Amino acid sequence: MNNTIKLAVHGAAGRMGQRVVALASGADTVDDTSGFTVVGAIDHSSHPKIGQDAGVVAGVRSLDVPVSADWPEKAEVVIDFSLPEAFDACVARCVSAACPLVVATTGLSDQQKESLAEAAQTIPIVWAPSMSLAVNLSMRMAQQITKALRDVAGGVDIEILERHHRFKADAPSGTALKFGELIADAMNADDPVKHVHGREGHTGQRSRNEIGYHAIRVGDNPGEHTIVFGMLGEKIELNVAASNRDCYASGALAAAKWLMRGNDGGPMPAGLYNMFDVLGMADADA
Ligand SMILES: NC(=O)C1=CN([C@@H]2O[C@H](COP(=O)(O)OP(=O)(O)OC[C@H]3O[C@@H](n4cnc5c(N)ncnc54)[C@H](OP(=O)(O)O)[C@@H]3O)[C@@H](O)[C@H]2O)C=CC1
Ligand SMILES: O=C(O)C1=N[C@H](C(=O)O)C[C@H](O)C1
Repeated sequence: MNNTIKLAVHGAAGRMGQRVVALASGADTVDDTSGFTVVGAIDHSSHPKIGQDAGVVAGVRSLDVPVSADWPEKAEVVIDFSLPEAFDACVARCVSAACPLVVATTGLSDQQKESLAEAAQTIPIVWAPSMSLAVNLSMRMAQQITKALRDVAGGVDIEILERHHRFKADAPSGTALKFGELIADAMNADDPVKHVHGREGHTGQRSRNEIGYHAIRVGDNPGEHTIVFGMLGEKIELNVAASNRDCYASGALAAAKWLMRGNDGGPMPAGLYNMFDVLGMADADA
C-alpha cells in the first residue's frame, strides 16, 4: 500500500518549486523515498514550462505530472513558493478543498497576512519566511543575545544585513523582517522600536531604539543574514548562510509532513503555525 503524502507544489516551475519537486520525488534521498508523492505542480497558465513534466523541469526524472495551472483533486497538502500576486488564489483553493498548506512566499501585504490568519481558522497552515533549520535556530540565538545585551553599559546597536541573489523581488527579505520583529520584542524597550531601512545623507547620530536593515543583491546568493550587535569596544556578528536552496526545500517538506502527521502521528488541527512549532522550538526560553 502506498501511504506516501500526496503533495501539490504551488510555484512549481520556480527556483524553489523545482527543488521541492526534486526532493519530494526522492531524487536526493538514500533509498529513493521521501515519504511524498508529487500529484500536482502548479504554476501560472502562461509560464513557458506549462505542459512539461515537473520532474524533468526540476532536473530529476519523469514523474508523469505536468506543470499545470489546474489544481489536482487528490492533493493532501500544498507547499507554496510563489509570489504575493499568486497567493490569494492559493489560499482560497486550499480553504475550499480543506487542504493543509505550507506558505513560504514572502512579501505578503498586511491584508494578505490577515486573510492567512482567517484561513487558519478552518485549515492548518505553517507560515514562515524561512524554512531553514539554521535560520530558525539563529533567530532564537538572536533573541538570547539581545536579552543578554539590552542593559549593557554604553548600549548595543543592532543592524540586520541580508544578501540575496539578483532575481529576488522583495526587500528586505521576509527573514530579515522576522529577525527584526523577534529582536524588537526581546529589546523590551520603553519607546517603540524604529525599523530603519538603509541610511543616506545627514542622518545625525544613530538613535538607541532602532534596528537598521540593509538589503544587498548580488549574483546567485541563495540567502545570507548577518545580525550585528555593535557595542563600544567590541561586537558580535551572528551569520547564517545557505549554500544552496535545499535547506528551505527540505524544511518545507518537514513542515508539510508535520501538518499531516503532527507530533504523535495524527494530523494537526486548524491553526496558524510556524517553523518554531515544526522544529519543536516554540517553547524555547527565548
Ligand atoms: N520561506 C522560505 O524558506 C523561502 C521563501 N522564499 C520565497 O519564495 C518565493 C519564491 O521564490 P523563488 O522560487 O526564488 O521565486 P521564483 O520567481 O523562481 O518562483 C516563483 C514561481 O511562481 C510562479 N508564479 C507567478 N505567478 C503565479 C501564479 N499566479 N500562480 C502560480 N505560480 C505563479 C513564477 O512564475 P514566473 O517566473 O513566470 O513569475 C515562478 O515559477 C519568494 O517569495 C521567496 O522570497 C524563497 C526561498 C526560501
Ligand atoms: O527569495 C529568496 O531566495 C529567499 N527568500 C526568503 C526571504 O525573503 O526571507 C528566504 C530566503 O532567505 C531565500
